[in-house]
Amino acid sequence: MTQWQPDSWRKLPIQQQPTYQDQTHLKDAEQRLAKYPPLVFAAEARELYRQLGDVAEGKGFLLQGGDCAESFDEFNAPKIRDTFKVILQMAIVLTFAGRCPVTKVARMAGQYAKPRSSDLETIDGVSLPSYRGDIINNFDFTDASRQPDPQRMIEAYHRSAATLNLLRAFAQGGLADLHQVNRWNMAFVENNPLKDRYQDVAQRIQDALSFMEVVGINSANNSALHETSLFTSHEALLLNYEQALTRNDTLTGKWYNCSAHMLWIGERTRQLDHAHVEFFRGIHNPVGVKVGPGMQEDELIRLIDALNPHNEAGRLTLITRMGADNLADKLPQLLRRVKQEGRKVVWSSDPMHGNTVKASSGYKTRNFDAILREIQQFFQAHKSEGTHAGGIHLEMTGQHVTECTGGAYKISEADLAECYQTQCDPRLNADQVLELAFLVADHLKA
Ligand SMILES: O=C[C@H](O)[C@H](O)COP(=O)(O)O
Ligand SMILES: C=C(OP(=O)(O)O)C(=O)O
Repeated sequence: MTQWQPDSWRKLPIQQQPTYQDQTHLKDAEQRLAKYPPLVFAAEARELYRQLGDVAEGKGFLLQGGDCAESFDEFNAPKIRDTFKVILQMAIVLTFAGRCPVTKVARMAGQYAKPRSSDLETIDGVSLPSYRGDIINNFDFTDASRQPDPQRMIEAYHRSAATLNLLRAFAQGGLADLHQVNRWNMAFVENNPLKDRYQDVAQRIQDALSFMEVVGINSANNSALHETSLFTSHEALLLNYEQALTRNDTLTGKWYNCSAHMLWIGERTRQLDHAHVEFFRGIHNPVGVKVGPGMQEDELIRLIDALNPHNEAGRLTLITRMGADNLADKLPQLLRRVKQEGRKVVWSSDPMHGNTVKASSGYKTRNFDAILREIQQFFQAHKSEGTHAGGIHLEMTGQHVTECTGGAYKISEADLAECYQTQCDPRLNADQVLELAFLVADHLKA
């Protein structure tokens, strides 16, 4: 194996990258980014590593979620706030039910690059380069918009910085107060058609908080009740950007990708001898890798060893995205083998990417029941194999969009057009995602 450098990935084959026409402009953008301040501090990434180490050992749960693709146009405070709120609402339910700490990781402040099934998109006989996320090109279906533009990396950096700034302010500045968070949950339950099913948990959380108040533990004297920590993550797909944000930590002398606390490799770019695995093996952040239904046991062990050669708990999260119809058939053998080989990983379930279908109207969608079924099977497989179902990874938003069908409000295929806003894949809306949290809570309790 050659010596790792932040740019050693450049010598290897790479998938899912844009072709920039203007190489001078690209170099210039990379050089500018490399001089900008890091977005996160390496010590924060180490704290997440530590927390994920606990999750790998069965002493915690990982909740990871946010937009499929963040959007430059939809970049505003209410949107950031609403996603922040639902992540916290979910976390309080899961913490209470599972009686274990929940580590919260947002798909935010950098989730701007998308792998695509096809290089071209064709509409009415016209073919243009596919939209690959706002860090690369523009969603509008015109030739000019779809050309990759390196300046977008600079814009993504600034938007990520502003998003992160607001998330930190919310987390430390009072919006994370547990009393407030559960009041939001009570309101959600009150208005939900399945109220009776969820009321009990929300009421019991309320009672626990009231009891603490009576015995003198309150937001004024206990920071745990009114502050939280929320980490950031994204798919590190565009390596030109990721390399520019990779810095040598002065405290430890190790390399960290300071574009986010946690980064993951997608299902389409996890080839062992390709650029993404090479880049990831040298950074010291906690990292994830998507695991689809085609993953073979031996291949998985080799991938684990490439990404986590010292077998450290917390370094590697395997994010399975099998599809509800495949999971029971594919996952148990992987769990068994990884356990047999003594590899320390966090197992997390992405129930979104294996369950995408096209509605007759042409919209890409996912059905709530299929999503729930994949999560249920994920828990079941771990129970049977004696391993820890360590987390969930969701494409979701705090907005009231209509992109996934089903849920208590019974969104139908005909409803999709009402508020379909995603730039790429369909997300669970605020109600659906909370409903899912209450249902997952039942499994955690068990
Ligand atoms: O989010 C994941 C991928 O980018 C997405 O599923 C690809 O979608 P496509 O099949 O429409 O390209
Ligand atoms: C592209 C994604 O997923 P996958 O790599 O699993 O398809 C994603 O999570 O945005």
